Amino acid sequence: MSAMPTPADSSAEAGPSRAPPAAAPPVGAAGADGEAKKQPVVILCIGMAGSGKTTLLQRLNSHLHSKGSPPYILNLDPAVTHMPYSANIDIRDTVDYKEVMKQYNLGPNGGILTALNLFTTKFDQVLGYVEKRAETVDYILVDTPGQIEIFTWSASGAIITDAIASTLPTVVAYIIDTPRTTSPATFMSNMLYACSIMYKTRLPFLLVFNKIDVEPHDFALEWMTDFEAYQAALAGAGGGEDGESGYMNSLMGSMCLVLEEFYNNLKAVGVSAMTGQGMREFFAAVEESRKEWETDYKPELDRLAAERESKAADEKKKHLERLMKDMNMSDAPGAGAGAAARSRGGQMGEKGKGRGDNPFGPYARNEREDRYLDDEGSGTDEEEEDRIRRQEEDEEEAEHAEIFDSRDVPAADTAISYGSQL
Ligand SMILES: Nc1nc2c(ncn2[C@@H]2O[C@H](COP(=O)(O)OP(=O)(O)OP(=O)(O)O)[C@@H](O)[C@H]2O)c(=O)[nH]1
Repeated sequence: MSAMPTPADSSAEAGPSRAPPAAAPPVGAAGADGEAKKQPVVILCIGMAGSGKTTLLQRLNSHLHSKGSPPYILNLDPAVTHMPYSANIDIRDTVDYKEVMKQYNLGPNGGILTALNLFTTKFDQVLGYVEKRAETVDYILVDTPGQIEIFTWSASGAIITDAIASTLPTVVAYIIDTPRTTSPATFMSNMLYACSIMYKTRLPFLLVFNKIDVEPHDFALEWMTDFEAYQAALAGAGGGEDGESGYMNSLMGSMCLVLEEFYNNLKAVGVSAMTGQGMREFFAAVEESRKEWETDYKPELDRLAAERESKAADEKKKHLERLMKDMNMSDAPGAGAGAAARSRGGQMGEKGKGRGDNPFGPYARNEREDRYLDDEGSGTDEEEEDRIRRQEEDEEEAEHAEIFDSRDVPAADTAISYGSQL
């Protein structure tokens, strides 16, 4: 894990960025009617191992503290050994991934994935806590496992992302280790990965070039906007250490063209989690992404939610219709449960009619019921009532006798027998 960065330094924060250095980001969201309805922005930090997620989170945390707006922090990395900040919700409090490894006989990655899966089963509770605090914070920061694919390509990662994004404005901050992306091939691999995550999560996406104190990210911005500059870099790197020559060069050149559309829809900022450079641009881009979530993503999420709801309602209606059919009921007015009961009464009254029809299910009445129907009507109503009354009296007497018998058993014995059973 990282060394603790120096305390928040929001002054020395300039640097080239594609995002317009807008005014300081307003915190909380204003409702469409202008009413101040506070909604914090969730910043989902995703990145390759060692890209600086944890260090950046610490930087964002100290920056927001210095602005008097402490964030709410969620740690979803069960394997993190040192966290330079304290998380409000920490997956490690719920699952011990080493214990999971032992119990399920798994390797480290399997252990982390299973720990995340187990945590996901409790995520509704986590969301409950987050929602409770939503009115009092402006930002919710989420750290994800270092093994990027565990979060981005797992069902639990998708469930967590969807659950958060359908509740609050959410931005994916994809953190890139800038000094390790200077080769055109590594840059392209990183961009393809970013592209796949963006299309998978379908959320506002922010490319965060970290460690610009070591390597400024201007080269990356140039490659994203100028195809020829990237081609020139490829040509320059041809046959070099990375072995980018011939086929690889032409493949990457084509990929660069393919990604043009992707680059056009991206915001990119350069930051240094170590020095605090670029924080203002970062939060300006987050604010822009929040607006994007409200205008472009929220309606889509609402549409999907409505679609899901109407599907569920259709299913329910189908089930109900099937049930009505099974009960020999129709949807016609006046043919409800009462009507069915009346018709059943009629059938029972008329000997022979309705025998074998089971109003409570698709199967015919059993033999015993048929015998009952055979007996029905063989005597007068008064005789039948007398017979039932006598039977009830006999049963009552037998019950009384049983109660008295049981009083002969000492209470302690009863207790012992229960005790021995337990
Ligand atoms: N120079 C410099 N180093 C950085 C910066 N950000 C992070 N680092 C260093 O990069 C290394 C990795 O940082 P972490 O924050 O642990 O990275 P991570 O992505 O959380 O790592 P995992 O948890 O393994 O995924 C550490 O040595 C940090 O000190 C930065 O902005 N500048």
